Amino acid sequence: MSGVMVKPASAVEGTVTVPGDKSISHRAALLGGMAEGETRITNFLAGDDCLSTLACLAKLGVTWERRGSEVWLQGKGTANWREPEDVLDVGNSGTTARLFLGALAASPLAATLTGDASIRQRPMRRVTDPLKRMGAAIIGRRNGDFVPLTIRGGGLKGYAHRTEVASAQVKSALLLAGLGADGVTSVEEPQVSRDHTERMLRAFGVPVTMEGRMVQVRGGSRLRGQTVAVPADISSAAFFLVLGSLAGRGEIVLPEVGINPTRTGILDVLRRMGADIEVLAKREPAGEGRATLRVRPADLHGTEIAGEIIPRLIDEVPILAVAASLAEGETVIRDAAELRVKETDRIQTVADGLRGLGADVEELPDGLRIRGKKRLPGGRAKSYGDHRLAMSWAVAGLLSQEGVAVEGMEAAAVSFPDFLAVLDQIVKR
Ligand SMILES: O=C(O)C1=C[C@@H](OP(=O)(O)O)[C@@H](O)[C@H](O)C1
Ligand SMILES: C=C(OP(=O)(O)O)C(=O)O
Repeated sequence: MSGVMVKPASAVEGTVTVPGDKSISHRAALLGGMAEGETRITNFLAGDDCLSTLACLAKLGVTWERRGSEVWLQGKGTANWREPEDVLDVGNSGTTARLFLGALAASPLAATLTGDASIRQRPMRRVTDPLKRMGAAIIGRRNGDFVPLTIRGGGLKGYAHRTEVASAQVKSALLLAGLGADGVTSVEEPQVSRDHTERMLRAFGVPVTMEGRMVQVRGGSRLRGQTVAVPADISSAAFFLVLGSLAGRGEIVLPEVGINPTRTGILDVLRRMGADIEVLAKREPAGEGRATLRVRPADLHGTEIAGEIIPRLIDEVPILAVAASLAEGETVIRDAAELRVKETDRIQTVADGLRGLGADVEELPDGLRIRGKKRLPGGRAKSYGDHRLAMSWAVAGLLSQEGVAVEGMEAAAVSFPDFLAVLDQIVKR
């Protein structure tokens, strides 16, 4: 396999409109499909994962239309979902798998979910065990831990859940199930995870109580169709924040990026490492805040990343590891064992990939220890089908001495279909 050769950049310059937020796009489509009335979504992420969510809705009888990044859904309420005639294919998307399990738990239909080779190895008992406690019938391999999984919901009872991991997918699934349960359902997490579901449920007319690490809904609330304007994805912007910091020359401007505080750990850490990132034109329309980010070159130094901040930057660890490999001194990332159950085992794949490019990286049980260098020689790196790795290796190539041949670059389509074309517009060689 030859891969896509990403050659070193001498400067970067320009404005980059990164696509819509993946988490918010999934939720807008799913809540729109659960609601009564029309939902209109603007700046919907037309990446593979969110398209899987739309395809699953179609199999449940929800009608929708998409033109580019605009989506219209004609919701008739979950009570009118149709029993799917075929398996629901979630593709590569953990968010689709877990959120649909929650939504389906509240409905008396039988449905079977499956997905690609990666998703068939990702843990689902974190969702299926608590859903069973509420009364859902679920069967699948290893006691319901892996898809393919079959669920028949309905007749649920509210439950006070305490989760072992801070996971917005688990929290969201249990809240969506709670909407169709008898009584009150609450979820308490060890640390606060992204709160897009809570914010969007409120926008769709559902009362949600949020108190610290605890969220609560009452069964029986109906969702009313809404207009949702999706901000640009800070997880996609992250690649350009690191590139703009380390490319040495030029500045990158990223308009309308979502700055929900449960997602901005990347800004806190990069700034702590010495990055020059400005947050401009901040505005907070109902729901989700957004701002223009401007990044200029800076000398980065190592830092420690652990504890409460981890859920606020969990998907940015691969690109932060690239930044750390080029920062002065040592960076230690801990409390991030969750990375082992993402699209790939991101502790292992990031460590192996970076070492292959000449970086000094040590794998820890729950993170990474990285000793930075002035420059990485470059070489060859595999995505293993993981979008965040593919894009991290492309950025590493731009910042390397000899370039990086990225095997499996096409995985970027999961969250950022035009990634290479956008890079081409701002990179000077
Ligand atoms: O709820 C979401 O949209 C997501 C939550 C996170 O996963 P976990 O819930 O497993 O932490 C994150 O890694 C994923 O990319 C998207
Ligand atoms: C972990 C991710 O997504 P998901 O869990 O939805 O597959 C991700 O996008 O990095």
